[in-house]
Amino acid sequence: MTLIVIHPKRFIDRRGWFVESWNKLRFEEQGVTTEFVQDNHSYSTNAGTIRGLHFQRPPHAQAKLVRCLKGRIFDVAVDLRPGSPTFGEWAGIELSADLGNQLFIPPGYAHGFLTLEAECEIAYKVDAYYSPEADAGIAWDDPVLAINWPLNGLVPVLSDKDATLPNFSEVETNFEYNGCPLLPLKGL
Ligand SMILES: Cc1cn([C@H]2C[C@H](O)[C@@H](COP(=O)(O)OP(=O)(O)O[C@H]3O[C@@H](C)C(=O)[C@@H](O)[C@H]3O)O2)c(=O)[nH]c1=O
Repeated sequence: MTLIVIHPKRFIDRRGWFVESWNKLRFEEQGVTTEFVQDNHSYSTNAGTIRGLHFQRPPHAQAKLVRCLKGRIFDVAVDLRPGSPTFGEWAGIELSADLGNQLFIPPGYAHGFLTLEAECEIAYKVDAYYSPEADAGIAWDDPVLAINWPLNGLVPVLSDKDATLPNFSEVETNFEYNGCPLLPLKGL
C-alpha cells in the first residue's frame, strides 16, 4: 500500500451536492482495502495550527483516510519504514472542503497537518483503535525531514505535547516495509 489521493464523485444539483465520502467497494477499486474501526474529527481555531507529526507503534499502527470538512489544510505523511527507499521522505498535499479530496495514508507513516485557514474541521478514519501507550511523534520542524510547510508568515500553533516531540534521529521505528515506496502520490 502506498499514499493514495481520492476524489469521490460529486453529484451536483440545484440544492448543492451529494458525495459518498466512504464506500468500501469504490475505495477498494482505488487501492484502499482497509477495515476502518474508528472515525475521528478535529476542529482547529486558528490558521497556522500544526498537529503532528503523529503515529502509533506496532501492533497499534494505523492507516488513515483524511479529509477536510471545513477550510483547507496542508496534509503531510512521512515514510517511517526502515528499508524503504523513501525512508524519511515526506509528501504533502492540500486537502480542502471545496475540493472534497481525501488522502489515504497506510500504516508506517507519520501524519501531520497545517491549517491554512481559521476554523478548519478534519475528519479521518483509522483502522486501529487509539492507544495512548503506542502513541508517538516527531517534531514538525525536524531539520532532517525538512518539511516545507506553507506557513507564509503564519505563526505555528501547537499543543504542549507537539511542542516537545523528539527529532527524527531520536525516534526508533519498527514498521515493516511492504515494497511500496512513498512517491509518487497515486491519484493526484
Ligand atoms: C488521537 C486521539 C486522541 N484522543 C484524546 C487524547 C487527548 O486527550 C486528546 C487530544 O489528543 P491529541 O493531542 O493527540 O490530538 P491531535 O493532535 O489532533 O492528534 C491527531 O493528530 C493527527 C495529526 C493524527 O494523525 C491523529 O492520528 C492524531 O494523532 O484527545 C482520543 O481520545 N482518541 C484519539 O484517537
